[in-house]
Amino acid sequence: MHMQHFNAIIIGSGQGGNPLARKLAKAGWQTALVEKKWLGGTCINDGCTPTKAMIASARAAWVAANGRQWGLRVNGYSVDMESIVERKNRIVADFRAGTEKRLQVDGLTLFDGAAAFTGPKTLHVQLHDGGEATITADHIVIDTGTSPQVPPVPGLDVIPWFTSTTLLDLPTLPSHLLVMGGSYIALELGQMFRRFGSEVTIIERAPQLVPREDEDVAAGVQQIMEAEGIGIFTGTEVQQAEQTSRGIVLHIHTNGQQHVLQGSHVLVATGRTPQTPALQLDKAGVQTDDQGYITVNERLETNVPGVYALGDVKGGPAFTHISYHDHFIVYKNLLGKESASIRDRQVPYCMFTDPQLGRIGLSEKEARQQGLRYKTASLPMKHVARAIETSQTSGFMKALVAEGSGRILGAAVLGAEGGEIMSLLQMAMLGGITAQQLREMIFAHPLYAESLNNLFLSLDK
Ligand SMILES: Cc1cc2nc3c(=O)[nH]c(=O)nc-3n(C[C@H](O)[C@H](O)[C@H](O)COP(=O)(O)OP(=O)(O)OC[C@H]3O[C@@H](n4cnc5c(N)ncnc54)[C@H](O)[C@@H]3O)c2cc1C
Ligand SMILES: NC(=O)c1ccc[n+]([C@@H]2O[C@H](COP(=O)([O-])OP(=O)(O)OC[C@H]3O[C@@H](n4cnc5c(N)ncnc54)[C@H](O)[C@@H]3O)[C@@H](O)[C@H]2O)c1
Repeated sequence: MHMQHFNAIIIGSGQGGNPLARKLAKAGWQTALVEKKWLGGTCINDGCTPTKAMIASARAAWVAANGRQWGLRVNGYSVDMESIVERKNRIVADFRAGTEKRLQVDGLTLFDGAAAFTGPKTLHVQLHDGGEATITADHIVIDTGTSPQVPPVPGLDVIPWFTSTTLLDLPTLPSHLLVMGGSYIALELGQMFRRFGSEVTIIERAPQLVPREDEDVAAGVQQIMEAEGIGIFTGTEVQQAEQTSRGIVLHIHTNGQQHVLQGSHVLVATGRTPQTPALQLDKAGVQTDDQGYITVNERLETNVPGVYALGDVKGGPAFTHISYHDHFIVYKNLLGKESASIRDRQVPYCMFTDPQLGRIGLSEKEARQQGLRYKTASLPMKHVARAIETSQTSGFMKALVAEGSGRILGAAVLGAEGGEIMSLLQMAMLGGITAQQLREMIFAHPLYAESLNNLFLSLDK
């Protein structure tokens, strides 16, 4: 077998791997990028892009169904799943084609296949065309992401179930979708199918939805979901799954009691697992934690010199923008001009339910754990002029403000454009703009942004 040597190999065409491969090649490095499935990785193919595209269709359906609150009578509408899926596929295909184009750079060789280590700096690639390749490099960057994790529930192996990947291609609407899990994927997709017209029941094992968030945030999310007719069980264990002549049955244990839920489809949204087993990391001596995530330091170096990991596969916050930011760190460290680290970087995120949940910095839970002295500014969305004018008054925003300095420590914005409002607070945090400054800052009226005046005025109460 022919052996090829590169300056760098990137395994996985993820959100960090792609820009890194392109930049290294442009900097004159002989670079290889190995992808086993689709260029563009999870975000473009079965993550952010397709879900956000379909959520937009669900929002349109919801507006049609609820037109009365804006004084409209909509004379019937129907949800055409085939067209919705087709629209989503078109958008994904465009994004993927864009990625393919950006990866056509001199010095960058694409390998269409799955990579596995055979030594510290050597990989075997099983190519999709049936061929094989052995490639070596001075530097190897692992960006292999995660895949859906399926919990060991008895009976789950005999019923058909869906993941966030397979559910997005359903040509028909489930009559009753049972969702295992109550975090980002469960809530975004659960609400989406509810708006398309399915019955939806969400079953979360933890005592609250979005278990990482503060209780008031989780309660707000739950209220919004229930108002749309979504059934929610928290603190609930699925004990057994069964296929019956009338559909799928889940036996659950909740509040000390046994219940039976019946539905037509099951979505497993109970978290994701790193795609490391197939990499044969032991052949390279690369260490992982007990869940299989690759262990890295704050420069994203593994324990093996010259081997790096970025994106979801290294554990921690699993978001596209984090993987993308990781590539700056590795690039700067590889080119040796600057020492870059992920220490103290901001980790914003946004859950794309409607309304959104935008989050940055500390939650109250975390601030208390750290023993910080802070005040909480809060404002219900029903007191925001723009929200009232547009009939989008559910949710609330809150920000944690350090006593003394007035610096913002964190924020949660559960409301229309919650992600955008959160980003304003994120900028304020980065720039050291204080609560005192924000309550007098001039924002154009009537933007959601102007509500930041009132948010921080609430500290005086
Ligand atoms: C349904 C869903 C919705 C999401 N929505 C959002 C959102 O709105 N906002 C957000 O920020 N994040 C969202 N995410 C998370 C986001 O998609 C991920 O954080 C992001 O894609 C991680 O990128 P990555 O670089 O870690 O790798 P990935 O994008 O996961 O790419 C890894 C690539 O490596 C390839 N690979 C794996 N093993 C091998 C191997 N042995 N050889 C060769 N190739 C291999 C895989 O095929 C894959 O293409 C969502 C995720 C899901 C599942
Ligand atoms: N808008 C976004 O940024 C966005 C959207 C979707 C996904 N994502 C990313 O994708 C990743 C995966 O999302 P996710 O929602 O699948 O995972 P998650 O890890 O965030 O949540 C999994 C949920 O399932 C629950 N759970 C675990 N086992 C269970 C069981 N047996 N029965 C019932 N509930 C169980 C957990 O308590 C948890 O609430 C996230 O880490 C997130 O970063 C991001």
